[in-house]
Order: sequence, then C-alpha cells, then structure tokens
Amino acid sequence: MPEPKANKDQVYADPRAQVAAFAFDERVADVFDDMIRRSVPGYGMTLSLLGIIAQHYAKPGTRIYDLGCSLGAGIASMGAQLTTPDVSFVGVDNSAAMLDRCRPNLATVEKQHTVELLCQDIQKTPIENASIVALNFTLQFIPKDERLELLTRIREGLAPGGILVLSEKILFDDPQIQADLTTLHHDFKRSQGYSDLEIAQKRAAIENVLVPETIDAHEARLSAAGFARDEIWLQCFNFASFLAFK
Ligand SMILES: Nc1ncnc2c1ncn2[C@@H]1O[C@H](C[S@+](CC[C@H]([NH3+])C(=O)[O-])CC(=O)[O-])[C@@H](O)[C@H]1O
Ligand SMILES: O=C(O)C(=O)Cc1ccccc1
Repeated sequence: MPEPKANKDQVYADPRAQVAAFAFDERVADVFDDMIRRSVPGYGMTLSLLGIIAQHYAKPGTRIYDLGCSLGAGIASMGAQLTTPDVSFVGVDNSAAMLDRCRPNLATVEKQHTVELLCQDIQKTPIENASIVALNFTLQFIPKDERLELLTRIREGLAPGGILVLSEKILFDDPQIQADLTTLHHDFKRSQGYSDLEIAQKRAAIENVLVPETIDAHEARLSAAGFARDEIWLQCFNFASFLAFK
C-alpha cells in the first residue's frame, strides 16, 4: 500500500480509537492545513479574498492582527498581496503546536513586513492601532459569554476606518434549513475524501468545543460591541464571513 501523504488528515479515521474532545494538539497541527481545506467549504476563497480586502483597508503605520492564526495562512495571504508600506503583522494563537509550525510559512511575508507571533490567549492580547483584525474560524472556540468582551476590545483597538473580518461556522433558526445545510456540509466533506466514520467522529469531537451561532446572533453582538455596520461578504453552506466597520 502506498504511504499516506505525511500531512493528510486521518485524525478521525481509526474506528477503534476513543473520540476525545477536539484540541489543537500536535496531531491536529501536523495535518491542519489539509483538515481545514477539506472541512470548510470556501476556505481557500476566504483566504484569497482576504488578501484583496487587506490591500484595500491596510493603512501605513498600522498593525494587522490575525487572532487564531494557526499555521499563518491568513497572514501569508494578506502579506502576499499587500503593497502598503510600514504595516506590521501580529499573529496570535494559544496552541504552541500551531505556532511552532507557523513561522516557516511566513518567510515570504517577512521579506516585506515585520511579523510578530504571540503564543497567548487572544482574550489577553492588547489590540492597538489596527487597520485590520482577522478573526477567522476562531470566535466559535471562545466561550459564548466571553465573545462580546473580545469583540468590544477589537472595535476599540481599530484605528478610524479599520475593519474586522469575522469568519465562522453558522447555525440556522429554521430546523429544516439547519438539517439541510448540515447535510450539504457533510456531502462536501465526503466529496473531499472523508469517510462517514471520519465525519461522525469529528462531529462528536467538536460538539460543545466549536459552538456556532446564527447570523442574527453575530450581527446583534457586532452591533452591541459598537461596530457601526457589518455585512456578510461570503457564505458557503454553513460557513459565513462578515466584514464589520468601526
Ligand atoms: N482563546 C484562544 N486564544 C488563542 N488562540 C485560540 C484560542 N482558541 C482557539 N485558538 C486557536 O484558534 C485556531 C482556530 S482555527 C483558525 C484558522 C485560521 N484562522 C486560518 O484561517 O487558517 C479554526 C478551526 O480549527 O476551525 C486554532 O489554531 C486554535 O489554537
Ligand atoms: O470539520 C468540521 O466539521 C468543521 O466544522 C470545521 C473544522 C475545521 C477544522 C477544525 C475544526 C473544525
């Protein structure tokens, strides 16, 4: 049998393994790029359009934060397309396994811009003088009752004209739509080579760890956090990305 690709996600492929709560450990970090690309419909599009958004909103003399930066894909995408001078990137993640593997992915960006990587809880990160804050698929891991405080601090840390890009897995109020969109998401995962077992085991692992909310709940919170306006700029099945303006 051929060797599996070194970084192919097979975390939930073993039928005998006990399914533990999902964690961003070494095993996940090793395969994370493959995992997120095959699990989140529109992930590649989100990242490449994030680069276009960054080029539009980045201002000289400001910072660009990527909160929950994982392997640095967001910073790499924003940095690759950015011609604005004097912009510095701040990537934050509390998984050492992720951050250990992040810096090597940023070699190209670091030729043009400074990049600071912080291994810490994003709830503790001071946000200052930001033209852009990216919070991609990470708010969903923060306890629900702590999300407003984080978004409020982000809004306070944005410079005038600054923006938040918030990407999340989303829920639907209508049970039939919720069921259908979940099925379509699982169909997507199957089309990406995941087995029914892998889909079921991952679903169990992320239960109560990844806690999605409805579009209305997100928009109400963005407004409560003091953002002047927001709009969904991309949605693929049960994943959506919001652009929120200070
Ligand atoms: N409290 C926290 N503080 C810091 N980091 C955290 C916290 N909670 C979770 N994380 C980190 O947030 C990241 C979420 S993944 C983001 C993908 C990336 N944005 C991407 O566009 O590739 C999304 C996903 O796995 O669905 C992981 O690296 C966690 O360690
Ligand atoms: O895989 C899933 O079902 C998801 O909801 C997305 C995801 C992607 C990467 C880590 C955790 C969850």
